[in-house]
Order: sequence, then C-alpha cells, then structure tokens
Amino acid sequence: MAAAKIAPSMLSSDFANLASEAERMLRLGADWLHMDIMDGAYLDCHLMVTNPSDYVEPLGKAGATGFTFHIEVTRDNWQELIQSIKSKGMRPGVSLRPGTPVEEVFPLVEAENPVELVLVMTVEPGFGGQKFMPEMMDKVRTLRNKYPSLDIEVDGGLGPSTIDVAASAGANCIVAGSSIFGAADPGEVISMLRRSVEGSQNKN
Ligand SMILES: O=C(CO)[C@@H](O)[C@H](O)COP(=O)(O)O
Repeated sequence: MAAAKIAPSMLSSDFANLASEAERMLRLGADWLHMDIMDGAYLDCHLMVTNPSDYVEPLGKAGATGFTFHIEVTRDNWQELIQSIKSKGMRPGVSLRPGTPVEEVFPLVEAENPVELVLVMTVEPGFGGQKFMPEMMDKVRTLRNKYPSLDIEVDGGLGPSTIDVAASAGANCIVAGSSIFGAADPGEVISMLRRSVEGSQNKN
C-alpha cells in the first residue's frame, strides 16, 4: 500500500518568511514540502519550465528529494531525464495536465527505469486557489487499479471539502496550498487530509 503523504504547496506560503514557513509546516506534520518551479515560458508545466533537464543538476545540489516533470514537454526525452534525475539521487515523477490522457504516462510507469510517482493535476497549473476538477478522478482510479503500490499525487483545489473524493479514488499524496496556509489551524487540516487518505485505504 502506498503511504499517505501530505505536501503543503509553498506557493501559498509567505515568501518573505519561506524558511520559517517551511519549518512550521514540517512541525505541524507535513511529509513533503511541495515546490512549484516556473520560468514563465511554459506556464502549463508543473516543474513549469521548458527544459526540465536544465534543472536536474541545480535541484539535486539544492537537496530536492523529488523531481516531477511534465509529460507534455518530455515526450521525446523522458528516458534520459529519468536516468539523470535518479543519478542525482532524486525520485522521478511525471505530471499531466487536465487535458492530457492518462494513458500517456503508462509507458513511464512500466519502463525498465520507471517514474516512482504520477502527479494528476486537478486544476490547470499556474497558481493556487483554483477549483478542484472532480472529473480528473477517473485518471486517479485508472492508475490505482493498474498500479496498486504507485505513489499517486493530486494537486489543485485539495482541502477538507474535496479530499474524500480524491482519497477514495486512490490518491495517496496530497498537495494542498490555500486550504492549509489559509486555515486558522493548518496542523488540523494536515491531520484531516492524512486521516481521509488512511481511512480510504483501510476500507480497501
Ligand atoms: O501547482 C500548483 C498550481 O500550479 C499548486 O501546487 C497550487 O499551489 C495548489 O494550490 P491550491 O489549489 O491547493 O490552493
């Protein structure tokens, strides 16, 4: 079973106090800190850059543990990219925009040198505070049925009112920005997201 991972999106944090915001989230129980990286050229990319391979070395040096690129910009070079991400000691992941069919990521999960996480975007990438797209749950269900132990992440509009739908579809890694950073008690939201994922897993 893929373990629950709650990842506050630092895009919603106070950028003037990034270090203390990161420490606060970890203290409140976050598993990962979700960082969105964009160069302004390819705003639909989650590692929102035209050439994700340019960022492997610097992110590896900076101590990143996970590197998730978008399938839409790597259709021709994902094999080399996965290889180089792993060579820097990071976990490779692939993300897909709402309009991209889920089948496009199957080869990357089934490759000899596979990705270890699939990030299903539940909003168009770009900024926090957008509305969750429940229709993306078909992708999550398809992935969970096909790959029982895969890390499946969802990002965009996740919070107390949408988590049960995502968790019951099979998502185990939850990125949440405004619902955590905007809450009176962010620690309680982190715990609540985790309870929902673990509760859904225990039912199955
Ligand atoms: O990648 C993105 C947006 O592109 C996300 O990580 C958002 O930052 C999530 O924010 P909320 O929808 O949870 O407010």
